[in-house]
Amino acid sequence: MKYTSISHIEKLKANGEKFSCLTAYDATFAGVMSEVGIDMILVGDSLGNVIQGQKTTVPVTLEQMEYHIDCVSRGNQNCLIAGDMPYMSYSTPEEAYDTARRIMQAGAQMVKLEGGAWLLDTIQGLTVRGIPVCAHLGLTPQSVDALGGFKVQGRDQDTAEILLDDAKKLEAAGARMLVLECVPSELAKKVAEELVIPVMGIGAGVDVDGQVLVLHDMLGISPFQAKFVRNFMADANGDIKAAIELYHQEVKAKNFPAPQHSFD
Ligand SMILES: Nc1nc(=O)c2c([nH]1)NC[C@@H]1CN(c3ccc(C(=O)N[C@@H](CCC(=O)O)C(=O)O)cc3)CN21
Ligand SMILES: CC(C)C(=O)C(=O)O
Ligand SMILES: [Mg+2]
Repeated sequence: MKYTSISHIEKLKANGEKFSCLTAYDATFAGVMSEVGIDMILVGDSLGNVIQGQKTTVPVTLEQMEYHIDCVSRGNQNCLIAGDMPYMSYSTPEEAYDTARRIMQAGAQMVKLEGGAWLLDTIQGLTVRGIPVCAHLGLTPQSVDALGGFKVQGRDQDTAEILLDDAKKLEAAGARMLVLECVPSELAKKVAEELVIPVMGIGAGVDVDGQVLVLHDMLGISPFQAKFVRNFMADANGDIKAAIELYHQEVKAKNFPAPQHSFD
């Protein structure tokens, strides 16, 4: 039996091939993504925005994440499933272990958490317990109220240096993947070059190892409008499966994201 894990994505980076990821929250879309050959599905806490109609991801609970991961895992075939650890569910290493257990038992093969150097002990603890961890730097939406809004991160030299340094420390602590959200392309490129682990971008330019978008955004059916979103439905004659397939092809061909979807 073929079993998909993080090593699939690691091989793609080693071979210089880009990897594709989309968010999904239910079995039907997970099935479409499997048929199209999307490499990875993220069950994101962005479900707060696109499923629940919340303004932020802050209200999303672990019970809700478990429910959607369970749904996605039943529709999935060969995509790697990562599940977001929701707001304040990993405040201490012990809490993170319990949260990770629940996310993995719901059907994920990897957990994702937001933050920098403060998470080193947590990531190391999860790693030695056999949990593959995806870290997330740059715009970390669970911290929106501390960041003062949804803003591009790492624009000046000081914050760029801290981000690169955090990325290296997260890798050294055992993180197996890193998401960079809304960071200047040059900085993201540097991080992807200096890290061995795969780096996945959203609003981080083309020179990272893989891309992720929120499903409803790339289908052009959410009110969310940001520079890094491209409406693939518009380029696929309104056919959902064709839009997802086009996204996959455009990421593999390095045509998406283009400079107009990136920050500099
Ligand atoms: N539907 C949806 N898609 C997402 O990508 C997403 C969510 N929801 N919810 C959680 C976070 C919030 N995200 C956001 C929200 C706003 C911007 C935004 O407006 N950015 C400005 C940049 C401003 C600046 O230059 O600093 C932009 O113009 O794109 C970016 C990411 C990404 N995430
Ligand atoms: C946009 C991605 C990276 C995410 O964290 C989410 O969908 O929740
Ligand atoms: Mg998220």
